[in-house]
Amino acid sequence: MTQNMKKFEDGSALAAALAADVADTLAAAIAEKGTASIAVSGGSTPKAFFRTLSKADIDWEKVTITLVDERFVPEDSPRSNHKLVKENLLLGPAAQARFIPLYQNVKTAEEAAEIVTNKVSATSLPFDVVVLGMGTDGHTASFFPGGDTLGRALDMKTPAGVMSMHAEGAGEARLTFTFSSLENAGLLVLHIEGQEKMDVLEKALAGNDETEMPIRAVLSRATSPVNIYWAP
Ligand SMILES: O=C(O)[C@H](O)[C@@H](O)[C@H](O)[C@H](O)COP(=O)(O)O
Repeated sequence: MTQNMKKFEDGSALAAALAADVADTLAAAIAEKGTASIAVSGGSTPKAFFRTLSKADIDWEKVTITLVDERFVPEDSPRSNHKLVKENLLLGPAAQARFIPLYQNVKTAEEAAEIVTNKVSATSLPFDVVVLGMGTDGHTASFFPGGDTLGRALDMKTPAGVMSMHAEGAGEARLTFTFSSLENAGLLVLHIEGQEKMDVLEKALAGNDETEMPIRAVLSRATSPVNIYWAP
């Protein structure tokens, strides 16, 4: 319901501020309950943020890292979000964190979704931190316009966990946390860069059809305030 807009001069200023805010939230969660959890997005935008966060001086052994969503591809695929996180976030101090991949070496995304749901729900939910990205088609996580399970994925009554998603704009099959798994994060972030994405965000804020732009579900229905981090 609430959105806080944070604008930065450039991507590296944004990466530094976002990494500091995320590290503070994880440290506070560890101080309070002994562990912390974070779900991050893939795509090209988060690389600098990941690299900065990997150097944070927190007790990474107590942190569980997972992905908001993933392509149904093995870890060595150039399109794997796991590969991106491994190469940019699970470095230095952050290499001590526990990482839960969404991809599983099984035949279908549906089977993988079931396996991961059992692994994550008990230990990591609700997430202390969720960092979402947004595509220029208005998708976030793998909530794609036209996705075959979009209605269920966005339904608050659908339990927390991971679902499969097939959509024309998505390329391969996807695995995604459901809306109910993400909307109540301790720190809920939407990280976007560039004027084109600001225009997409403005369009999303101006309407309410979630099937056209699924990011609207987050902007209008998330229980937690949505902290929008933007740089040109
Ligand atoms: O690709 C992914 O892993 C995520 O599904 C997706 O939601 C991503 O965050 C946006 O597509 C933005 O991607 P860019 O950062 O590459 O623009």
